[in-house]
Amino acid sequence: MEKFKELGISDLTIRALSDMGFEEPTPIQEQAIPILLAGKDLVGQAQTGTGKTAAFGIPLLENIGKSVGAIFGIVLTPTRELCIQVAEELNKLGQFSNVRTLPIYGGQDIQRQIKSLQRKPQIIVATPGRLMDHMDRRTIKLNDIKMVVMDEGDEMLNMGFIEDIEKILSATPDSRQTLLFSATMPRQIQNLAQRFLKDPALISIKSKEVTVPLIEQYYMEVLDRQKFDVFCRLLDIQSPELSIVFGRTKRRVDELAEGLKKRGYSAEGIHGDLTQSKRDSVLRQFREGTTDILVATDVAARGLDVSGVTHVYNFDIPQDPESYVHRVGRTGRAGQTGIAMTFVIPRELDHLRSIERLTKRKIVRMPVPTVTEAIEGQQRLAVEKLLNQIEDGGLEQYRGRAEELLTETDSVSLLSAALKLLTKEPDGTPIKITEEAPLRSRSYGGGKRRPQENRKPASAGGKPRYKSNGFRK
Ligand SMILES: Nc1ncnc2c1ncn2[C@@H]1O[C@H](COP(=O)(O)OP(=O)(O)OP(=O)(O)O)[C@@H](O)[C@H]1O
Ligand SMILES: [Mg+2]
Repeated sequence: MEKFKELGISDLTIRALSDMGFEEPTPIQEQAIPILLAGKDLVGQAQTGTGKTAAFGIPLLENIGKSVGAIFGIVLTPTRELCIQVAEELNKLGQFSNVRTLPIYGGQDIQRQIKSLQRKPQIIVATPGRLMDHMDRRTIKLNDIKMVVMDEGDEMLNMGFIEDIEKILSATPDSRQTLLFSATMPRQIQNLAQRFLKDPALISIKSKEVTVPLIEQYYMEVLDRQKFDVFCRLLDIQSPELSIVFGRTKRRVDELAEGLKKRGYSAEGIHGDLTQSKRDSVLRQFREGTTDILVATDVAARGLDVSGVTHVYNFDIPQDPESYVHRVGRTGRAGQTGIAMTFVIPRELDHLRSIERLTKRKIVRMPVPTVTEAIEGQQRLAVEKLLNQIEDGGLEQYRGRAEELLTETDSVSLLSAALKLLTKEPDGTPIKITEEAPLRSRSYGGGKRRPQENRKPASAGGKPRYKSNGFRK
């Protein structure tokens, strides 16, 4: 805790940090906190899973000091799930200093939010669409705001959000302190940020370290129609504890989740067309480990922090290189290791190279696994189960029967039968996954989807759109 104390953090917050199991600050926290306590604007870029939330959360709490009454600070997030998660972390950080944080997001009953707002939270975490709803209804006033944080700042200043952000910021006082945080910060966005930030300090990561070194990164060249079977084989070989698989469209996510369930895997899908209560329950089950595989659109790419995610699969290569960085960053968080695997169809190999250019890191090619390897993988798992059972004991009741059986049948046949029963053999249930058109080369890095979170999407199928926004390349 010494290092946290040296940063000038109050005892009540230190107590919360210790309660949360944080022993010393991460590099971004160590660098950003003093700058933010001094009241400066900041653009803070640091790798996924390295504690950016507390890097802005601690100064938010500390800067509140004795100010009472009006809302002190707002944090803007691109998705509802991230809004909820960030609010939870801020509430933990503020548990002893009596600072209350309220999440405000679309899809939740607005009357309930209005009631909660009357209880005067000091900090609000919001998705832009719903925040503007409250501004229009005059149920939230921003004219006394002292701090504004844009989490996933490059996304917030990108095409889908920029107009909303301009509207929100213009309702806050010019004297506010403004912060931008993300794991990716394209130069064009940094330049754009100058419009909203005053002489900001800049913390950035070397491009060689954009992705976390603890994440092993692989790709596999497959045809679109082979992807599903190959993916099932991979799951059988790697047996991930918790994994996230990203698909390009909502239809893709629906079909994948259904297909996986039909083949006996524990999977659920999440995307922007589901009701909020469905989105909430899917994510809750995944966090609890009731669901092993979360199938998602980019709605889950940014910011989500679920411990125990060992593997990230890109069933489809992402729309832009930044999205890749965020997606694979759902594993390898807070010092854990992780594995990322990206499926690439031959016509999309260029896109893989663009990703490697951004991350300055080679993504290692892995051969397509065979059915035999998948069976071996599952057999290994069955053997492990057997051996673990021997360690766990409690076999007394079975010994008599076992000895009896051994007088009738040879031991190898018996053990083989037991292993067969314990092994999940490849399930050939035919699954139809609609083919996706490959990404077009020219659009790569220039195309930008509209956010699916706050507004009704323009195309319900969630097809990628190819627009050039002039920010990139
Ligand atoms: N100082 C710390 N010591 C230990 N754990 C920490 C510390 N700071 C943050 N963490 C934990 O690390 C995890 C990742 O933190 P966080 O979600 O803030 O990362 P992030 O940098 O915002 O990542 P992303 O770019 O994906 O949004 C969280 O579970 C958080 O509780
Ligand atoms: Mg974050």
